[in-house]
Amino acid sequence: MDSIPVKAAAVNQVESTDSAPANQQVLDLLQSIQQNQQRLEQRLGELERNQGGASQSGDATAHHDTLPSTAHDETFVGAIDQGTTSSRFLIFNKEGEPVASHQIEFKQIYPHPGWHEHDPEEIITSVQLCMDEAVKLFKRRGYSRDSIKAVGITNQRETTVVWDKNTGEPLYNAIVWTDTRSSALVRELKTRSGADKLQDKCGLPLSTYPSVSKLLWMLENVDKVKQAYENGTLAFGTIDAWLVYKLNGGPQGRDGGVFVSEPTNASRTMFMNLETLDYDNSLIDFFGLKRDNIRLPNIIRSSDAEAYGSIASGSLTGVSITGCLGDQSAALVGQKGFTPGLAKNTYGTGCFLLYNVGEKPVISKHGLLATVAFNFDGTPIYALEGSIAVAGQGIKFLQNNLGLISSSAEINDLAASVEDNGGCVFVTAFSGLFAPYWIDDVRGTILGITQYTQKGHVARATLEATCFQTKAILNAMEKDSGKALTELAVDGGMSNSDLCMQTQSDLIGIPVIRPKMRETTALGAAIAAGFAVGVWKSFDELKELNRVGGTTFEPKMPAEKSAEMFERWEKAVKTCSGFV
Ligand SMILES: Nc1ncnc2c1ncn2[C@@H]1O[C@H](COP(=O)(O)OP(=O)(O)O)[C@@H](O)[C@H]1O
Ligand SMILES: O=P(O)(O)OC[C@H](O)CO
Repeated sequence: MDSIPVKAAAVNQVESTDSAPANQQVLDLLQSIQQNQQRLEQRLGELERNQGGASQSGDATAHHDTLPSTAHDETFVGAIDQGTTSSRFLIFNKEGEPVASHQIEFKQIYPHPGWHEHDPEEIITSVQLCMDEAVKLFKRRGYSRDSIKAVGITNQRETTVVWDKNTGEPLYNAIVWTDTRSSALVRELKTRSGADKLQDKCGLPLSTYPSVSKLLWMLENVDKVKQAYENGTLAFGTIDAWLVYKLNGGPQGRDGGVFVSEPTNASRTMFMNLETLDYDNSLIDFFGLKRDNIRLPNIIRSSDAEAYGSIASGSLTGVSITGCLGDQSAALVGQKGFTPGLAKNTYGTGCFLLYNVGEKPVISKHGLLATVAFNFDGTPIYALEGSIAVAGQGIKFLQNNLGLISSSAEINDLAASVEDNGGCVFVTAFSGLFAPYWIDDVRGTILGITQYTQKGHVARATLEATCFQTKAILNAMEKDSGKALTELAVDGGMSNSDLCMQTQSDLIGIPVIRPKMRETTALGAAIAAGFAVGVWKSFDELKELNRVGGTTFEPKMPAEKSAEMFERWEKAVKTCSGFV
């Protein structure tokens, strides 16, 4: 794909030659290069359309530019997708096709076992670079930057950033949602009076996962943060709030800085009341925080033409940010899960199943979370959520820590090199186990290893771990909702593995449906932004987006066999619980 910029550079070089006899040769050469380039672009467009659009393979820093299938005078919406392992920017046309994009993986910081951080400044620079590079490609396709009507944001949730409200300077690295350093603190919080009532108000159980315990840890352990809290200069936000603030120019932004969040992100802090969609003083009091000492972003709608401000620098200067959704809610929107009973499962760094429950939150009795799906027009829609901490992260572990594969895409073939897991079960509990188990005293454990065990068995067990947890979540969801799902829509980097998706279908016994264009999270952000500026006006209009060309995986394994495998998994979970 990089051949196009290289060719363009070559054209420029040839054009600068000025000797007369060489001119005809130069023109011929130029013409032939241009013809080649057109052929290449056409082929590239075909290839990417066959693969289902931009960024299907996941891993590397890359740009993707698909030939547009539509006229050059239409409107477009940009989407920032700030995930756990990479940042991306995609530009969508009205048909929901990405016509240009750029993706950058950024640094994962693991200072101690169980700690996981991101550099907040690197998050911003990676996003800005993605926007600039994608816009360059967009323009090279002959489009005008002015046809990008708005930008939406979607982001990893819970990851916590603190900064000085006057200078905009981060006061510590962002603590990532997977981080477990606050586990002792969480154990203490669980003993406080009222701990058992928290979930009814905010939808989340006490664990290291939501933002609050990360903030409390910083207040106890980082002098700069303590100081800012005492001085009343401490700004706290999830990644959405940090991005909006910085993209608007930080403290130089409108009214001294645009400082907003929206319910799908704010609900992941444990400070937001699910019914009022506002901060709840009883929650803030429970955590022993003084409301006046901490600046929290205003919670606004997920789609809003004004309140998110506009981009202050770079190639999209002046373009309004008009929509924002946490990545899992964005994927539900991108999969068009607008009505109660629809669900999706996104296999990214972690894996998250969201099930639309309509206009009233459902507080789970079986280990699931209640969360906000979206709030576009003042009527919030809620979801039941099953969160799995480790999905693609397990694949990255095999690649980066064990060197069993050299890219994530290789896991599929390695796992397919063996017939089954050979007796191995990998409880990928790097951050404890999330839904529906919520066990924090367990860590990653491979059980059942013998002399027979090969790399392929470990690869297979890694994929199966996410599929087993999805099965456990579906069981819980059925108990909470009283309904069984009849099919499961999937997306995210790990859903690229056919073997993984087939295994998933086998284990849950229903069809698994993977769309052709798998950048559904970014599409959801574009939809939120597009609604605010009238690019799309109703859910009905979105029906046809990304509808054809997907893959359906039907269950093939006998039910007794899959039940037996799941039983072994549950036994493995019990066996390694209590280890820490
Ligand atoms: N072809 C593939 N097969 C299996 N897993 C993949 C593949 N490509 C990417 N992944 C996994 O998907 C994850 C990234 O997915 P993505 O949806 O981009 O997540 P995030 O938003 O968390 O960064 C990585 O952890 C990676 O290991
Ligand atoms: O990076 P992802 O796509 O696994 O998503 C992270 C989640 O938002 C964490 O809750």
